[in-house]
Amino acid sequence: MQLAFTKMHGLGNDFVVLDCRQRPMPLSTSDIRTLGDRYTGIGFDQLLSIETVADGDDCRYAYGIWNRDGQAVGQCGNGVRCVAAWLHREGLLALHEDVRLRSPSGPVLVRLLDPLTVAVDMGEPAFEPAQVPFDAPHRAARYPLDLDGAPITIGAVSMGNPHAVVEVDDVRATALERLGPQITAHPRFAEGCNTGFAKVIDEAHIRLRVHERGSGWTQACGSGACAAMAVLQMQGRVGREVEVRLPGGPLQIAWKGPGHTLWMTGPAAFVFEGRCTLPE
Ligand SMILES: N[C@@H](CCC[C@H](N)C(=O)O)C(=O)O
Repeated sequence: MQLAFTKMHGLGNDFVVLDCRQRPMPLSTSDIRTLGDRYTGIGFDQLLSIETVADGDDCRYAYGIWNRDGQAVGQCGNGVRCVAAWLHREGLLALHEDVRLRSPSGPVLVRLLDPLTVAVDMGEPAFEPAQVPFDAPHRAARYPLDLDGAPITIGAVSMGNPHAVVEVDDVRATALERLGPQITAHPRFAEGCNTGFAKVIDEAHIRLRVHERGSGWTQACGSGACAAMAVLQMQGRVGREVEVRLPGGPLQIAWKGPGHTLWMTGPAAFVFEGRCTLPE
């Protein structure tokens, strides 16, 4: 099978983008794993498909998201900025136009500030444990989580995908290398989660590292940045406008609190156009 693709990234969170407007996404779970391998494939954190929507849909296009391990997921903050930049390059989305795109977890609104800078309305963070999903008797700002007998404190939220947020003193601490995968696969998160380790610098700045479900440690996680800001704001630790500093660079996140949607602004980048052949 011949496959044309665009390699893109958002702050180093990298993607293979497939134009699936004329045909359904052609790759199986095993194809995605093969292509996602950084040594023997193309290499990516997530695969993104750009798709048409049904007549009457109020979204202009739809996109699909798969982690490197082949699992289909609900949201990707860095990915949606790349989808918007790709649509603009194809002449399908104008600058400064508010356009809805259908993500697997529902519509998001995008606005290109310039060809490679995108503001996204990521919707309202969902804190009810059942929405995450996270096993807890009732909603709380902080939950104790048992890790092999050593309790830690987390926040839990859905941004269309599940997130745990842990406040730490040092996002580079070596202990996190072990904790990240353990929390991501913790049985209280029925679908796994993306685990963000956040250092509050001051009320307008956070440092963040994310261990992503299905992709491991990434240079940046857009939905993770939104999740960290939302959880820390609910805990009274940050204000309404926060710069989230990830290993790959900063994202601007704005949220007026419950009852409001959350906005993320950041860059998208094109890397190269490619073509590959997959064994039949
Ligand atoms: N890198 C993404 C998140 C991708 C999906 C995530 N790994 C999941 O399993 O939910 C982002 O920028 O948000």
